[in-house]
Amino acid sequence: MKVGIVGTGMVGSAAGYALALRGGASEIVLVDHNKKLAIAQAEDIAHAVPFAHACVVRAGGYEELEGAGVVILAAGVAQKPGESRLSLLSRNAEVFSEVIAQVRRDAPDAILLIASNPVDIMTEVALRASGLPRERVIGSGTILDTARFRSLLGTHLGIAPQSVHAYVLGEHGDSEVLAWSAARAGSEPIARFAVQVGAPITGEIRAQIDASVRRAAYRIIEGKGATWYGIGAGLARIVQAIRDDQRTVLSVSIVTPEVEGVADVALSLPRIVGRAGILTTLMPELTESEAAALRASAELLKETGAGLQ
Ligand SMILES: NC(=O)C1=CN([C@@H]2O[C@H](COP(=O)(O)OP(=O)(O)OC[C@H]3O[C@@H](n4cnc5c(N)ncnc54)[C@H](O)[C@@H]3O)[C@@H](O)[C@H]2O)C=CC1
Ligand SMILES: CC(=O)C(=O)O
Repeated sequence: MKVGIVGTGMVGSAAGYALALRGGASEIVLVDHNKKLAIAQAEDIAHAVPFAHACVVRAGGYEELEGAGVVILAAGVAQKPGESRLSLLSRNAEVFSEVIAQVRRDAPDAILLIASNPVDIMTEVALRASGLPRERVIGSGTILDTARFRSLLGTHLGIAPQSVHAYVLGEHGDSEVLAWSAARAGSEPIARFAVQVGAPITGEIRAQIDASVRRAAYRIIEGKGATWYGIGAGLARIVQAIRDDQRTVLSVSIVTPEVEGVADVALSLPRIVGRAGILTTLMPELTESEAAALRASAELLKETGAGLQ
């Protein structure tokens, strides 16, 4: 499958690199208004291909996106240290007003995969601007936060993160909700598993993990200016689920008809991802306080999105 990437800075290039290493695409086209950057990124990523899977990697204009099955949108500005994702909204909405029209003109059949922040509201912006059905405009949402949650739980329990089944719901951002009550390790509820391996999840451990997931981006941006490896791998994972019609359950964002009483809001829930995009949305069983936190996250996103119209 041909995959387009618009915005070839840290996130776009990391997605291209991860896709090349995973064998997630037969052709990758990099588009950026900084053409010199796109050309350099394509050349660099192409040099990884002999160590991975056959794939053509090149830079091009929007017209080169023709025939793409997925176009990743990672264009726009990123957070500076201390800045929130939501503060990027008006600047990145302006970028999308230009980019989406060109992608739709040249790759009318592509699923749009949104990475630019604030990713949930940018997903809503992209849906409106594209006129596509909601299941074909997918935000990476909390795929990254879920990976962070699983990684920290895996470390605490002394098991591979692949054996942790836990999700972060709601906003990819400060109001996100770690669904502790639905978390499992293997097939065991997480708290019971933790006791069995001698690593109980105390209130203190839980608070530490929650803060560490929620503040990860701020911490990494403070240290190295941006985040890119985690999201690059996450984007490649979503593309592969689409390309191979894997029907994998991933926490991603689409505009959802109703969440905890909030109508038409883009946020993350576990969803089945396949060739047609989002096939089904799953609503985990939550405690009262988790449901209230999800409602608050949905309300925040709805209000912030409405402010843009
Ligand atoms: N969804 C997620 O989990 C994550 C999202 N992000 C977001 O991804 C976005 C990109 O971040 P970085 O790659 O670090 O930024 P970056 O500044 O390295 O790259 C952005 C690229 O977009 C390009 N661009 C800007 N306007 C454009 C336009 N009109 N047309 C084409 N290209 C355009 C720039 O030339 C630049 O190369 C940011 O909004 C950031 O917040 C970052 C990390 C994780
Ligand atoms: C920057 C960002 O959204 C993240 O790393 O979570």
